[in-house]
Formats: sequence, structure tokens, C-alpha cells
Amino acid sequence: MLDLNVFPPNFRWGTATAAYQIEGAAHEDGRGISIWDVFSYTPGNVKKGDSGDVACDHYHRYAEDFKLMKELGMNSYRLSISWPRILPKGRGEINEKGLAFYDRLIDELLKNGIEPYVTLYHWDLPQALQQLGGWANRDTVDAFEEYARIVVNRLGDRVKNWITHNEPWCAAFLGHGAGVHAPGLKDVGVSMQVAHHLLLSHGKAVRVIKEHDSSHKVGITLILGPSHAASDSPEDVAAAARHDAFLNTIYLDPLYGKGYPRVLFDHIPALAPKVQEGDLEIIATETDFLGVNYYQRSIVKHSEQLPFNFDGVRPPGPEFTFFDWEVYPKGLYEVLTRVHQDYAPKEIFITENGATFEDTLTEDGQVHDEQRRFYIERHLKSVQDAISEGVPVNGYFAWSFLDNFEWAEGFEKRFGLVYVDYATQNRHVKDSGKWYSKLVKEALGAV
Ligand SMILES: OC[C@@H]1[C@@H](O)[C@H](O)[C@@H](O)c2[nH]c(CCc3ccccc3)c[n+]21
Repeated sequence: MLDLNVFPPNFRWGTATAAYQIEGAAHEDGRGISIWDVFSYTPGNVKKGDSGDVACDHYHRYAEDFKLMKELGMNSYRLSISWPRILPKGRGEINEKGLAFYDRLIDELLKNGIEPYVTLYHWDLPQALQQLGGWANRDTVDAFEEYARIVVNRLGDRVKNWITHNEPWCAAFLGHGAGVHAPGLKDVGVSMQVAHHLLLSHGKAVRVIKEHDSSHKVGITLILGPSHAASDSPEDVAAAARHDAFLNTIYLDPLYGKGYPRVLFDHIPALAPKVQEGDLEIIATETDFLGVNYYQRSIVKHSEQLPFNFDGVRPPGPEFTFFDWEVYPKGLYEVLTRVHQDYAPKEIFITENGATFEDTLTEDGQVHDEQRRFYIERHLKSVQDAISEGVPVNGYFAWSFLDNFEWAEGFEKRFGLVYVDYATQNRHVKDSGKWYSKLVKEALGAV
């Protein structure tokens, strides 16, 4: 199925994680608390009352984790920095122990010959900033810029690839519209203003990084997926166009200098964000790559449901993951060709792709996860097909290296190529991880 010769010789093969999901040590070495600590500690928000207090204990086990990563043959790794470890109050006093931790982490990665791709924000806003309004408060844009400058100045001699934000759609809508993620607000209008502030802070951080060293590569990671109309009726087609704007072009358009999509905000003018003079120019600051996270497509029909007048329709499958997400590899090809055609990023990295299935650790420490292996194989085939058509995809980061804290699902949902036995913190490479390792070694060996 896969022809590894199609992938460019300098292709980045790796995995992705995020600080709050793997580090643990939530109250160690001066770390401040984040909105996800608060959200997790609030009963009812996270399955089984799980939290990131311990998680994979990566804070203490990163050396063994990177040794395993090297043994598996990967040449890249996407991680995120915990803002509250660096600035416990979000701004002002710097926590030297937090910076020293990431010094050690990056040094250990480089010692293992693994290229770091660093996400500055993967949802763990310092709670002190939330108490001042969080991302709904435009001041947080300046706080993020200060945080970015501190991190880039400290790690910028060794980290050359930066992702400003992970999935602003999640931080904005799941966190402030649907209320199912931290900080747990349910106000669509606020979520749209949050989206604007996240994009604005992205543009500011790009400029900080480029001022530090213009040779550094910087981009943003978006969750993208096709919005398919449930029928060819004009109202379903119009509903799908609004959903496409709601999920995809509300971010893609302003990032690539097109402003906010009229198809959405003509429908909900009262919910449009307040945009100040110069904001759109900052948001559209030139970047070096686009990070694409892909998991599934959406099927959309017209609905009386306000404010968007669209609703989801259960996809036909027939395959679904443990998250009940449809397995639809073609959607990744559709996303990549559409992004290339409509926005033409210089480079694209698949910064997340993966699946959760019910994993069982056998007596002899194996996890036979053929479904996950087959999921990844078919999505890599979609990447291969896009590359064959000239789409500049230069890397694939499987979500995730380790099983980890899956937000509101807690530890029940496992995405790792490596199984984590949380009772012992032992790591067990799953069959999918062994397969991916063999594939990566073949691809890189072919260089
Ligand atoms: O759900 C798997 C991963 C998360 O663990 C990552 O932190 C996050 O970047 C990420 N985004 C998505 C798609 C959007 C989504 C996230 C969480 C829950 C539902 C949908 C899936 N994932």
C-alpha cells in the first residue's frame, strides 16, 4: 500500500504529545496551576475524576522515554511547553526551575538525535490569567507574547521549529462555546472573540520568533476536516458551507490574509469578534508552515438549531474508533489538497493523526492493536497520495507517542503507539508502534 520513495528524503517522522497530558508533576518545582488543573479538579468535568497530576510522569521519566523514542528510529518529536511552569502567574515572575526542566528536556532530545518541534500553547493557560478573563481578555495576547519571548530567548539556540498554538478551534469553541473543555464556558459570542485573540497572539508570537532568529521555522497547528453536506439540497449545502467556516476557514482565511469568512458572520453578525485596526495584518504575518491535525470528517445538515443552523449527521462508517469517530482516511487527502489549492502554505506538517481503540495489555506485555496500525497506514497513504499530487507535506507526527491524559475522557481513551501501565508507569510498545518504527527506519534508511 505505501511507497516510501514518494516521501521526500528529509521527511520528519515522529510523534506528538502535550505538556498537561504527559508530564505530571503538576505541583512540583514551582509550576503554577493551569485552567486544566482547575477544570479537572471540578467534579463531573473529567471521566473518573482523572487529572494531569501524575499522567505519564514524563517530568521524571523523559530520559527513558527519549531513549525509547530513539530506539524506535524517529527523527522528530512534537512537544508542548507548559506556560504555568515558566510563568506560574502567567506574567511577571519567571520560574527558573521550569525553564531548567525544558533545558534538560531539549538537551536530552538532541542527545538522542531527535529534532524538537515545540508548541507554545496546548491549552494549559495559567489560572491566574483566567481570573483576569483569560483569552476573552485582549490583555492575554500581550501575556502570550511575553511568554513566547521568554521561551524563545531561553531555548532558541537549540529549538528551531515552533508551533504557536495547538488547535485554536478547541481552545475557543470547546473551551468557551460548548464548555466541555477548560475553562468550561458556554458562550458562543465569547468563543468567537477568544478565537480572534488566539489568532492575534499567534501573529505576535510569529514576529517574536522571527525577531529572535529569522531562520527559525514557525507555524500554527489547526484541527481541520472536510464538511460534507448530508444531501445536495440547497439548505444542506449552505449548512455545510457554514460548518466549513466554523471549523476550518474561520482560522485559515485570516491566517492567509483573507479576513474572516462572510458565509459564517453574515449568518451570525451579532457574534462576530471585535476586530481592531491592524489586527488582521498581524494575524496574517507570514509563516513557514501549516500544522494540520486530522482525525475525521463531518457530515452536516440544515437545522433550526441556533446560532449556526447546522447539525451533525452520523457518518456511515462502517468503521468507528473508541471515541466513536468515523475512520475516514480520504478526508486527510481532501484537507491537504484543499489547503494546498486555497492557501498554498510553503510546507505542511501533519502535526497530529491517530486513533483510540480499546487496548489490552497481554500477560507477556504486548498490545495487539491492528486497528490502530491499519488506521495509521491508511492515513499515511492519503499523505502519500497528496504528496504525489505536489502537496508539500514534509512531516508526520502520530498522535501520540504515549497513552496519556485524554482531556475530558481522562485516561480511559488511549492514543499511544506505546502503552502506559499507569499502575507501574511501565511503557510497552504496541504492535502499531513496532510497525511504525519499522516503517520509519525503512523510510529514513532509504535516504
Ligand atoms: O483527542 C486526541 C487528541 C488530543 O489528545 C490532543 O491534545 C488534541 O490536539 C486533539 N485534537 C483532536 C481533534 C479535536 C478534539 C480534541 C479533543 C476532543 C475532541 C476533539 C484530537 N486530539
